[in-house]
Amino acid sequence: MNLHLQHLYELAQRPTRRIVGLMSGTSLDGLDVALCTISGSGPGTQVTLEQFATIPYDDELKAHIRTIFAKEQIEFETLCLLNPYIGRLHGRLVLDCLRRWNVRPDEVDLLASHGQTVYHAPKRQHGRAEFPNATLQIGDGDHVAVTTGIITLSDFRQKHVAAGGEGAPLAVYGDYFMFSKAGENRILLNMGGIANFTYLPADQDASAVFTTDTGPGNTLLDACARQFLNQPYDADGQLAASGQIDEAFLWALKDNTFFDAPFPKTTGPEVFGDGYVQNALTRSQTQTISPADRMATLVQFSADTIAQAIRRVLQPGEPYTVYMSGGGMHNPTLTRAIRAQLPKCTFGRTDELGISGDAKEAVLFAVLANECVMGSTTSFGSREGVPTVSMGKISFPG
Ligand SMILES: Nc1ncnc2c1ncn2[C@@H]1O[C@H](COP(=O)(O)OP(=O)(O)OP(=O)(O)O)[C@@H](O)[C@H]1O
Ligand SMILES: CC(=O)N[C@H]1[C@@H]2OC[C@@H](O2)[C@@H](O)[C@@H]1O[C@H](C)C(=O)O
Repeated sequence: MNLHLQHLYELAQRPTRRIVGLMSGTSLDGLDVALCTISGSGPGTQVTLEQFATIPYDDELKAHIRTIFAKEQIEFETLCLLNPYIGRLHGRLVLDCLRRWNVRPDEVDLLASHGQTVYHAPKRQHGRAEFPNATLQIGDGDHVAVTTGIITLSDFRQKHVAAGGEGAPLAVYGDYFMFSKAGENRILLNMGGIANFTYLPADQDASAVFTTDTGPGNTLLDACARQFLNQPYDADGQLAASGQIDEAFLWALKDNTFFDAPFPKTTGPEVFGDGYVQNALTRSQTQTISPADRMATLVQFSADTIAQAIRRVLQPGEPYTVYMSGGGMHNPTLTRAIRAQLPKCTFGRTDELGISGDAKEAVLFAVLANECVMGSTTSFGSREGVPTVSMGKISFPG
């Protein structure tokens, strides 16, 4: 028997596994690396986050990825070259982290690698009847496995698409297993480049839980910060806090059918990118507003669309707690605007539930890898968008 197969077989019988989860999201800020110890599986999953680091991408790499990121037309060669390049880079960054944490690669059982999303095209968006939902992540798992010597699971989103989903959001699975609690209605709000929330009802009914994207989180704010501040983001929302909301611009930003579409749904910077903002500025004739007013309005746009989406699941008289995660939770102008619109909700961060809000998405992929190996069988019902499938492709290092 292939020794790696035997190792996987033995792993599935152990009470705990040590899994490194990797996530590089739509903000292109860097690679999140989460070293987790996971016991059990399915609703019995227990995760201890041993270590976490975000390794920032350098400007050159960001610029390279941006030449193909979320663009309809690209240089095909760049895509082809970046696929192994990112896989190897992620592998090397994992080795650097492990060295820093005094952990040998042979002390890690599995790597769970999300890769870099370069294009996301659900049917609602591409509108071409003959084509399915589609999404593409690069940074091939074989390169991660060979670079690190660790069995790697990767490309988690394709199985979701194959089973009828949009390839995202996958957070529903990890959130349900890690954070669902009997007797408490929980909303897990992640604010990365794109924002999403997971609905976890107090009765823990797996066939009712879902995660949905709500629209932009930080992506438009970061683009505005790059343009006017020459910074990767508007630190602590300071520029936004100094501006005024322009109602005409805000109205034009919100004028998109995505926001009324049923849950769960997904989107990306392919829709909510520079062109989207330019178009809204033109239609509202607000091209000359100040950078501060532009940023203030973009923050309000993210906050309004997040809060409006969450309001759709709130039942009158029921208490809800919103646990925030993702980089947007560090932007007080954004979080203030969201809280103001959900006055009946209690707010916290996933840190209170034992998982740092910065690490949550990387931990998610470690949990999905654990599920794949353990083969657990929780049914999420027969709804579109939350298929009951195991995800991840297995790459052996040799
Ligand atoms: N102190 C801060 N003030 C304002 N914004 C911040 C701060 N810290 C982080 N952010 C925001 O968080 C972003 C990074 O968020 P995160 O790492 O969650 O994104 P991501 O994982 O790429 O996104 P996605 O969930 O879409 O995949 C930054 O680009 C910035 O917009
Ligand atoms: C296609 C893709 O990479 N989508 C990401 C992105 O970042 C946030 C949001 O858009 C979410 O749908 C998803 O990631 C999280 C981890 C998810 O699948 O749950």
